[in-house]
Amino acid sequence: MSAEIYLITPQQIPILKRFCDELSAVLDTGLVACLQLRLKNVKDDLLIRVAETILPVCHSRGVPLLLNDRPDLAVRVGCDGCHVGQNDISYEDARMIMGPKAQIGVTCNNSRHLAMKAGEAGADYVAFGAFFPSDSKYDVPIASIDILTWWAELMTIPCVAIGGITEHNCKLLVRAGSDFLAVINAVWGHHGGPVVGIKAFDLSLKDNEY
Ligand SMILES: Cc1ncc(COP(=O)(O)OP(=O)(O)O)c(N)n1
Ligand SMILES: Cc1nc(C(=O)O)sc1CCOP(=O)(O)O
Ligand SMILES: [Mg+2]
Repeated sequence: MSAEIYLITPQQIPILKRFCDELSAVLDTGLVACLQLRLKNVKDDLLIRVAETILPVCHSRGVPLLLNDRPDLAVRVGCDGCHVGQNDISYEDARMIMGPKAQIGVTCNNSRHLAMKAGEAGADYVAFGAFFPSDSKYDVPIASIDILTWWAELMTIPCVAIGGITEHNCKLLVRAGSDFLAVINAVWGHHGGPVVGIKAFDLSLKDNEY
């Protein structure tokens, strides 16, 4: 069993140049499957500026960039896709805006129904969570790990696990069938810094004691 790391940007990006340097170092490890820019409660012009700045950092390393919540801005910037939740624009409208080639993922929390609906509609991945308490998002329902196994046994569409995932608890989710592990704080808040954080995940995932 294996899983890839789906990295989400930190809650705040106070100094964009410094963040790009950190992001470059993290992506240079080759351990990140894709990056999601998730910047909440900011004006469109700032979100566009940040997305336009980090896009070449990602693309020069072959890492797709997805934009959270806003398929309209994702298209404007040239992102590879977007992620939408249950309180955002619908998957169908996001697909209408981004077109058939975009990578579009949908938050499905702990719901088999939402996941089946998103999968049948054409989502490129479904996201389940939160599996553990998260320091990055508090108002989320807790998901049961067996939803990963149910999905993995039933569907071919990739599933992403999210919520409080660390180097210490990630193997449980991989063993259950998660294809991707979406993380924020375990990398950006790691005591050794984000490069040590991403390498710690890789070490844990490579450890064959599943
Ligand atoms: C990969 C992934 N999974 C879930 C989410 C959460 O999306 P959403 O429920 O829309 O909440 P916000 O992130 O918009 O606060 C996500 N962003 N990425
Ligand atoms: C953005 C997000 N969505 C969640 C969900 O359950 O849908 S949990 C979450 C935060 C994930 O950050 P961390 O890895 O720091 O816990
Ligand atoms: Mg959202």
